[in-house]
Amino acid sequence: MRYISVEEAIALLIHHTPPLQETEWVPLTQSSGRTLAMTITAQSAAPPFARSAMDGYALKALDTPGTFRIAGYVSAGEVLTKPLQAGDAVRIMTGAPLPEGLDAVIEQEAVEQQAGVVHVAQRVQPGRNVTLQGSEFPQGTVLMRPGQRLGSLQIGVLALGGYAHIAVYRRLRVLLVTSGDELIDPGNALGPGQIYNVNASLFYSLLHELGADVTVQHLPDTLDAVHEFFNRPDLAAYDLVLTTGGVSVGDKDHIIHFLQQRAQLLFWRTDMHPGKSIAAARYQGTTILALSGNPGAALMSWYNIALPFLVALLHAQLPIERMSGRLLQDFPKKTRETRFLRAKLIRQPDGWYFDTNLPQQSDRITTYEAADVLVVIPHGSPPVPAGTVLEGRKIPGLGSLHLTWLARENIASDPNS
Ligand SMILES: Nc1nc2c(c(=O)[nH]1)N[C@H]1C(S)=C(S)[C@@H](COP(=O)(O)OP(=O)(O)OC[C@H]3O[C@@H](n4cnc5c(N)ncnc54)[C@H](O)[C@@H]3O)O[C@H]1N2
Ligand code: MOO
Repeated sequence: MRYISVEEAIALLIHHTPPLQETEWVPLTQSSGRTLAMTITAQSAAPPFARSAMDGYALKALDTPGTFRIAGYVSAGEVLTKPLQAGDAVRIMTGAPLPEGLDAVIEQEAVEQQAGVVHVAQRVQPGRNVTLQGSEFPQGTVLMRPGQRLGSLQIGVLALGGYAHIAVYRRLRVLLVTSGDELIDPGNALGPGQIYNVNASLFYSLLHELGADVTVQHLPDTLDAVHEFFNRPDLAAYDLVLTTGGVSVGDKDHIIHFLQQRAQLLFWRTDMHPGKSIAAARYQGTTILALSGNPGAALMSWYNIALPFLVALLHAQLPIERMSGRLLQDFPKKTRETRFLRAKLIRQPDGWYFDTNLPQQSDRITTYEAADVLVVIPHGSPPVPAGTVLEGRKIPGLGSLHLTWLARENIASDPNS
């Protein structure tokens, strides 16, 4: 049986989950990590007037070389209104508006000044050391569109555009549920057979980076606990219930049994290894996404399915860069489901190579931190020899890649216009 593809899984999740509608106004400085919900047009040109880029003397380029009378003084924040005559120069500071009628600034190091005059020995080009009005952007320029993630650099651009408050989508509300009798919280001594609960911290942080409000709960591996959990009266208050564990074929995999029997199952298992153990369902007005307990498998499902899906709920798209490269080593196994290998990128004279010499097991997570790219081995492949050209995907947030998301192309509507 062929499991559904990663793309089909994302499409099903998006189809069954309403995207966020509510927006809120936040001060610009508190918008980091949020998602813009309005179109931003520049309220003024940047810069708003022609200004000096140097401390020196403003003059008319055509009059150079020559000796100029220093007829005035202007520093940043002032405007010189006094009329000037031919042969006048104005002492000007960096950032000050260029006085009317003048078209160049000569930096003070390049001239000689004495007793109210300045000697300019060289020919000065018009526009020298002048930053033109609107040279960064003219007034009214569309600077950003809904769906853009706001990081420090975007916040700087919005400040330049004149915005103090902006509309952002409300935070995603996510109920994160880990399951397993063997799990204890880090910070405690491990008892026999116990392991640390990695997924609670890992997925809390991943969701937090998406700007989500996250509530965390842990369930023991009992049927009663799973039923009691799904009987919570407040499930519809969450955009997503994200569970980990109990989604395979073991005797204690109660989560998947519950979803199969009581919920509207959207899919169970996908064409992705590791991470094939994943299910999704609609239940009591919310979407349940059940990831594997194995942290390495759950992370693969995160990058390939959960992250693109959640970003879509924010009216955004994940900028995944697809590239081609060659395998550095033989990959010795046959591949049933589409396989995603964590790899480092290596530049060689004949192009990019994928170094897959990292542990690839479903329980490993340290290798995600080390990886630059996920390499795709198509399903049904025989062993793949070194040198074979494959696709690599640079997924935002993987390894050292910067997490961001962007306005969707052809955005149809701005909720605030
Ligand atoms: N007979 C079969 N057995 C298994 C199959 C299969 O197809 N047939 N698939 C294997 C694959 S692949 C995976 S992945 C796992 C998926 O299992 P579950 O999603 O049901 O997860 P659990 O059984 O609850 O746990 C798996 C593994 O991960 C550890 N774990 C669980 N939660 C956490 C956590 N929060 N933090 C850290 N580690 C966690 C757990 O102790 C187990 O070692 O099934 C295979 N079996
Ligand atoms: O199903 Mo497991 O989730 O492939 O590693």
